[in-house]
Amino acid sequence: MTDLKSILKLTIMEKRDVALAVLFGFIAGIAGVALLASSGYLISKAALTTQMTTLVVMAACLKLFGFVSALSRYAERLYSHRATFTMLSNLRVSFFERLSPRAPTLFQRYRSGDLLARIVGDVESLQNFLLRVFYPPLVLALVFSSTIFFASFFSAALAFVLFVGFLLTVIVVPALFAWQKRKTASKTRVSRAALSTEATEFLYGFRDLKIYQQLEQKERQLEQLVESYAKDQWNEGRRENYSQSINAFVAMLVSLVVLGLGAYYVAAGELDGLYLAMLVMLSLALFENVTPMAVFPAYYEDSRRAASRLDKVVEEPYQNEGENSLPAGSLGIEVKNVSYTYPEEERPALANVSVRLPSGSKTAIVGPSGSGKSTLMQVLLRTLPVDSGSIFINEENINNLDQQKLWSRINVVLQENHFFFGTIRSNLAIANEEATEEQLKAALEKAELGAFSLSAKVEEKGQNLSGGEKQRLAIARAMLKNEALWLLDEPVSSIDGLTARAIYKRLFEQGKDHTFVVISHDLSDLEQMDQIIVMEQGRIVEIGSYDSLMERQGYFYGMKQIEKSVFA
Ligand SMILES: Nc1ncnc2c1ncn2[C@@H]1O[C@H](COP(=O)(O)OP(=O)(O)OP(=O)(O)O)[C@@H](O)[C@H]1O
Repeated sequence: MTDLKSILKLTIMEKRDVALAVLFGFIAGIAGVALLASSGYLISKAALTTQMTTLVVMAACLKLFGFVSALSRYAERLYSHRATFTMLSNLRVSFFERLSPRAPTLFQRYRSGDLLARIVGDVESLQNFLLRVFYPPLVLALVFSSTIFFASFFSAALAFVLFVGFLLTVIVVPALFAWQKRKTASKTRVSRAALSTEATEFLYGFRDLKIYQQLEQKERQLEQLVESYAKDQWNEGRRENYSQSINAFVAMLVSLVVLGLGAYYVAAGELDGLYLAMLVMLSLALFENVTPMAVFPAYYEDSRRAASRLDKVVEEPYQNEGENSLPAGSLGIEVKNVSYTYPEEERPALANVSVRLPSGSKTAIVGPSGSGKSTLMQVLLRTLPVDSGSIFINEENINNLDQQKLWSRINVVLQENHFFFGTIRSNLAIANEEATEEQLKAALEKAELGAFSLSAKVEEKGQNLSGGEKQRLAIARAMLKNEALWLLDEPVSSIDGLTARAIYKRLFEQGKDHTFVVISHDLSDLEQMDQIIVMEQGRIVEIGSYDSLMERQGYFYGMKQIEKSVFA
């Protein structure tokens, strides 16, 4: 039940609708029992009496019970479904709120298809929690206790039989199936997640699979997953039917016992024969209500697993969210003894890194691939938490900063930037919604994208743009934001040297007093930077101005010599 704690809390928040659903469920159930019981009584009475008034009153009662039962069932459905959909929407909101701060490290732990299966499939599964798990036992307990109380006025023994029937069909049989289901561990959810994960990967990698002629093999793998998912679903359906049949069988047995025992008491003169048909009909109608309990174990287990899979995604602690914001004006950074190792990796991506990036300075970070440059950028952005050490911006520890407020002060261009389906204009507007048409056009010009119209179409993920165009659009976006700190991770790696030089020139003109941190593989034009940080295997191996590093003839000098010999 602990797995269901959070979903229970969200359900109870809808207390008014839940209470009304229980109330109308009870009225519908009891009216149904009254309808059949009174019809049994009417049949017996009609056989024994010729008094028309009694029969007319009884027939009117029958009609009334029929109406009440139908209307209450409608109201029960209305309130229970309303509560369910409100609860589901609250669940989606609260899940997303807990998910979003964990987003930066989420994909290190989950594959996107698995996440999708959880966010969509598991949340959907929880719609059954209120409808099939939470309130049917409550309604049944109320209907059974009132009916048993009523039956006890006619025969204590028959009331006891009904009570035993209640224990068997509402508690014992469902509990047995719930226990068995838990033991056999439903594989359906796992195979659904596996199918979703592989299908997503298949779609992402479709082109590469085709080029490497691996499409058929992957398709076969997917077909196997589909088969196993279908088989698991079929097995689950079979178990559900089995549970339903057993419950209906037990219910029928109880009604037979009521009939047999009732007949015996009538013969023994301990029960008025007038009531026998009524009690048998009452029993039949009462046990008709237990049908939902047959599917209870399946839905209980389903809800428990779905809730625990959702909780697992958001249970990982994430870096404490601070509240402070950065002061207006220029920003300087100090990194002190920062280390970071990716989860499940042995080698640190950053090892004891310390560096000062004074406000208004222009810093380049260079080093071989995999040396930790992008990781340093990510810890500066706080999208990765540091394992040890601290980072200060204007003497404020970034852990004390509100993440949104921190990001609002940084212009970021990453190696991979996302572009939304829409137009150039809509993709630029996410950086500055208030930018005028002129400002948007000016940003495009400065990023050497002047030939593009603002209304030009952008396909999903910017598929219709070249690698260099995407980088220029990302730079234009950062230029529109125009904050005092720029973090640029290989912003011009796909752009030709001449255009790249022109873009840098405009960037540095625009951000004359701003702080720039630029990761670059290209070692040319670094003379214009105030300092160059050289990284290798997660460490800073050299730091200084272009001239001082060249004079020192160390690591950077060596890299320059190699570059010269390669391009000579
Ligand atoms: N998500 C990740 N999970 C595990 N290890 C990672 C992850 N991202 C990077 N690494 C590892 O961390 C190290 C540093 O990677 P990083 O991306 O910071 O290097 P880089 O210097 O930016 O490389 P490049 O110039 O190729 O972009 C590498 O050894 C890399 O394999």
